[in-house]
Amino acid sequence: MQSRPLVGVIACRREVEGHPAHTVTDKYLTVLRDYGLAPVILPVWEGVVQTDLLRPLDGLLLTGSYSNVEPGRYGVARAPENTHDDRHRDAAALAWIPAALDMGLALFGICRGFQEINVAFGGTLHQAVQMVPGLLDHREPEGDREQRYAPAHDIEILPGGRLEALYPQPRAWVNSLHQQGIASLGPGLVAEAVAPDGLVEAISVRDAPGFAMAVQWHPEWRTPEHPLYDALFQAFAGACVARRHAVTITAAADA
Ligand SMILES: N[C@@H](CCC(=O)NCCCC(=O)O)C(=O)O
Repeated sequence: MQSRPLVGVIACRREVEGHPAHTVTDKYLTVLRDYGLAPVILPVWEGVVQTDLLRPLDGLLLTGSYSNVEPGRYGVARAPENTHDDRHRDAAALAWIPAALDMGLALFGICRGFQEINVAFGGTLHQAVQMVPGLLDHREPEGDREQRYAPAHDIEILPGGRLEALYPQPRAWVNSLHQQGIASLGPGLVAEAVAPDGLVEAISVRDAPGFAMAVQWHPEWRTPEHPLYDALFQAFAGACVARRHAVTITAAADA
């Protein structure tokens, strides 16, 4: 019987009860379980980035986080609004993204993960979108979790792209919990959706043969209740299953 595909989930470095810890919030793990995948938390160390951790995996999920990619990673000075780094996560994410693509893993970026993929491809970020003339305030709203993760703005799904292929509708409503956003799109990435102010909200990797997408919103939140969120996780899970099957077939042939 084929085992559930393994999906690596990048950790964030936080202090827990006075000790450095590697953490992932439950919703990223629960959604993978609910879509038939087996989540594996990947530790992050700035000085010891282990790409061999990816070898057993079928997919890689880059989660959201309240920390930001350090601005030096994309060649700009720090903005005063940018106060929360995670250099361990930066080092791991920016090494794992090309490695995962080279290995043919399914790659899914969410919020900070979306921004990491853009930076990994040479793109840059707005550090405080709300301070950019003409752009909206995309920051997390006040309230309880239901209010903070509620749909906040619509997106235009760009025609002819991979997102439209997954979800053939011209628009959708998404939540919005981010201060940073794409300023310049990395070469090799394709814009898949934009917010009403033109901010890119979804991207794909142009030359990736499989699932390699990222979104600025949080589709892990109440996924089955939102057809667009569900379509993304159905496609990601399907890509992970396909890779697991291919690896199993290859192993049997080589035996
Ligand atoms: N720090 C970045 C990304 C914001 C982000 O990921 N927010 C969600 C954090 C909590 C969660 O994982 O749901 C930015 O501010 O743009």
